[in-house]
Amino acid sequence: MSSVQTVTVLGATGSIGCSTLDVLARHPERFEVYALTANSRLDALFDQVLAHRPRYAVVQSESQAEVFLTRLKDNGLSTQVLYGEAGLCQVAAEADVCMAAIVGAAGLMPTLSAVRAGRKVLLANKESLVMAGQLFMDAVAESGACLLPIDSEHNAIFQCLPRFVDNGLDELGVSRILLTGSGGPFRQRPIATLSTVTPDEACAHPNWSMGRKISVDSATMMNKGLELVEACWLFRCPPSRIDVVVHPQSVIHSMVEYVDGSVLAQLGNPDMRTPIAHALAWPERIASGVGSLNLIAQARLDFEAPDEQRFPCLRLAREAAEAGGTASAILNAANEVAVAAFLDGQLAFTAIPQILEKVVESQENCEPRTLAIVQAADAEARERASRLIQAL
Ligand SMILES: NC(=O)C1=CN([C@@H]2O[C@H](COP(=O)(O)OP(=O)(O)OC[C@H]3O[C@@H](n4cnc5c(N)ncnc54)[C@H](OP(=O)(O)O)[C@@H]3O)[C@@H](O)[C@H]2O)C=CC1
Ligand SMILES: CC(=O)[C@@H](O)[C@H](O)COP(=O)(O)O
Ligand SMILES: [Mn+2]
Repeated sequence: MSSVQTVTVLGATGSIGCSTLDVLARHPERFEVYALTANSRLDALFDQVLAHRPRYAVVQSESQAEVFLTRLKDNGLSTQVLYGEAGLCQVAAEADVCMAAIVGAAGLMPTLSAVRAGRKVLLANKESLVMAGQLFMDAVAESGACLLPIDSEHNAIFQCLPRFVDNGLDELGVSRILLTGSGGPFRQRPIATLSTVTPDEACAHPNWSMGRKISVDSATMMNKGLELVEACWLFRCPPSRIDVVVHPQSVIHSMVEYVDGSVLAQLGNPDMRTPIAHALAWPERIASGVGSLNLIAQARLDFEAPDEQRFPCLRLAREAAEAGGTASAILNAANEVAVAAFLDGQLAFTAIPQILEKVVESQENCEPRTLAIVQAADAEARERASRLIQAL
C-alpha cells in the first residue's frame, strides 16, 4: 500500500455515508477524510465533522453554510464550509477517492465531477448511470477514472469477474449475469392489500437497513429495475443477458455464469460495509467490521422467478433498458417524483407504477447526446409525473 488516500464522502449523513465512515475509521493508516457533504441533516453532519475532522464540509445553501461555519468555529473546528452543487463538485474532484452516495438525480453532477477528474469513484448513486449511462461511461473512458461498484449486486458481479469488462461479456467467457433481489417487504403480501400499505411498511426491508427512497424502490422492485440498467452500463452488456432472480435471504449478492457452465457467486451477510471495504481497498482486502457468514444457521437459500404482475416496475425498467435513449432517465425521474409523493402520503403504493407507465408512454424518447438533453428529459418527466399526481 502506498501513501494515505484522501476520501470525499458525498451523502455522508445517509445510510451508505455512515457505513463508509465506519469503515474509514477502522483504517486511519490508509484513509483521511477530505470532505463530508449533507443536505438536510446538519446535526448529523456536525457530529461527523467533530469525529473525522475533514478539510471541507458541504451543505445545501449559502445561508446554511454561514450558520454551520459559525457553529464549527464556536466549537474550535477549522473545517471550511462550501455549499450547493459547485461545492459538491469541487470536493468530489479534489480527493483521491470519491464515495458517490447522494440519493437520486442530485448525485449526477458531483459524481461526474469526480469521474472527469480521473479519480477513484465508488459508485453507490445508481441513478447517475440510469440517467446518463452512455455519457457517464464515456467520461470514465476519457478521464481514466477507476469506477468501482458499491451497489451490493454490482460489487458482487465485479468480484465474480476476472477483470474489468472493456469489450463486453463474450471476451471474458461470461454467458449471463444473475442479478439477485430480495423481493422486498411485499413479496408475499396479498396483492389486493398493496394499495393501502404505509410508507413505514414499505421502508421495512426484510434484510437491509437503507434510506427511504431506495427502500421504497426495493418494495416496488424498481430498485432491481434500476440495477438492471446499472448493470448494462457497468458490464457493457444488453438487458437480454441479465436475469433477475428473487432470493429472499439476500445472502447471495449476485452471480455470473460462464460458457463452461460454472456459476460464480459472492456471498456475505447483508451489510454494505463489505462492498464498501472491498471497493475502498481494491485490489487489496481490508477488514470491514462485518461478521462471518454462518451458513449452518442460515440453513437455506431460496430462489424464485420475479412476479411481474406484483412488481410492474421491473417490467417498465426492462422495457426502458431495451428502448435505450432517454427512456431510463424519464423512468428514473418519474419514479423519484412518485416515490416522494408516496412517502409524503399523497400517492398510493400501487399508483407508483401507474404514474411511471403514463409518463413513459407520453414522453418522447430522445437520443441522449448531451447532458443538457438528459437534464431536459429528467425535468419534463418530473413535470409530467407531478401533474398526473396532482390530478388524482
Ligand atoms: N443504503 C444502501 O444500502 C444502498 C444504497 N444505494 C444507493 O446509494 C445512494 C444513497 O442511498 P442511501 O444512503 O440509502 O440514502 P439516504 O437517504 O440514507 O442518504 C442520502 C444522502 O444524500 C444526501 N442528499 C439527499 N438529497 C440531496 C441533494 N439534493 N443534494 C445533496 N445531497 C443530498 C442526504 O443528505 P441528508 O441526509 O443530510 O438530507 C444523505 O446524505 C442511493 O443512490 C441508493 O440507491 C445502493 C445500494 C445500497
Ligand atoms: C444493499 C443493496 O444493494 C440494495 O440495493 C438491495 O439490493 C436492496 O434490496 P432488494 O434486493 O430488495 O432490492
Ligand atoms: Mn443493490
